Amino acid sequence: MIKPPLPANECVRLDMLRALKILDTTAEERFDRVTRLAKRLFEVPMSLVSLIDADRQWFKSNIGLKVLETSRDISFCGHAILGDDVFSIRDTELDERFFDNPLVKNGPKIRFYAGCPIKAADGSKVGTLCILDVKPRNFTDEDKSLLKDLTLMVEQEIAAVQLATMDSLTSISNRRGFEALCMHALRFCTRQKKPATLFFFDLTRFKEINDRFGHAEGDRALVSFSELLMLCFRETDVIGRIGGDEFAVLLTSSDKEESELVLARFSESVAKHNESEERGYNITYDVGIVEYNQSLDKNLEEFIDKADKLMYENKRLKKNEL
Ligand SMILES: Nc1nc2c(ncn2[C@@H]2O[C@H](COP(=O)(O)OP(=O)(O)OP(=O)(O)O)[C@@H](O)[C@H]2O)c(=O)[nH]1
Repeated sequence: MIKPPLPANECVRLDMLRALKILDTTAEERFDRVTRLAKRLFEVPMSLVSLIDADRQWFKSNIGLKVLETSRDISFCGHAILGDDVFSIRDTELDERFFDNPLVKNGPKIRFYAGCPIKAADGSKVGTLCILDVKPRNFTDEDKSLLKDLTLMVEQEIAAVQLATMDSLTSISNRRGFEALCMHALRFCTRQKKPATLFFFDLTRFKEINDRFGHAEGDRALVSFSELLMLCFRETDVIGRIGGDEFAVLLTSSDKEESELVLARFSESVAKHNESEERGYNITYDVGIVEYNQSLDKNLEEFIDKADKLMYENKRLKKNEL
């Protein structure tokens, strides 16, 4: 068996895949529709939307295969993302890269594979739409074109979600994306009986930055703030731009005490940023912190609103002190 080598742009590719925030999400009809279609059109028992993560391939849509993921080392799709065209193996038993692959030797005993790379907006190949069979088969040029067309449908679905849930200025989730990810994360915390804490940030006197230094500089401050959030919080925390100069972070598996330590670290990073940048103004913020209470916080909007109100109260107290 030959393990798939890493593509030259592996780091960028992984960043892009993670930015899509699609890994480990629930199955969705819009992707299952495409795999169902592929299965029917090609008359194969298995079809997948497979995403190639650092060490595994994870199936966003899975028709006919019993597992949710496999290691990347034994994946066919890891090979398929190396090229631009459809990658197909007529008979795996006759191919030196795959004849002794556990997916060939043991269940599901794959004999035929065809996978078309799925490209994200920047061209990174994040995974494949693939079809599999338990008997060898020929894959014609016409078949290739059809698989490419179906892959385009998957790419369009991925792009549509990104547009609808991503803030175009900062490239982090917008309110809609944030809420969708929060629901997912809170369900996980409830199931695992883990705490979760919400931070609601609002930049202080942000309007002044716009007024004194121009809108472009205001934009730059918003981007810097989002970058600082991304840097200080964990990859598993949910980060979003909720409105103009409002940001929110949901910390999963952290109670209020731990969260305050994270906030102290964040505050240091912002102070360092202000010192090093010397842009004629400082980025400052007010924040409201609320711990999730699964019996009280039934409604996500109200939970976010609670943190917003607390932030506003802190802002008011600070203003009164001045
Ligand atoms: N540059 C820029 N400004 C924006 C954007 N979206 C909203 N704003 C501005 O952000 C400002 C938000 O101001 P507020 O939060 O109301 O007030 P503030 O000046 O931050 O004052 P306090 O919140 O009371 O500390 C408004 O002037 C908006 O015009 C954006 O995408 N880019």
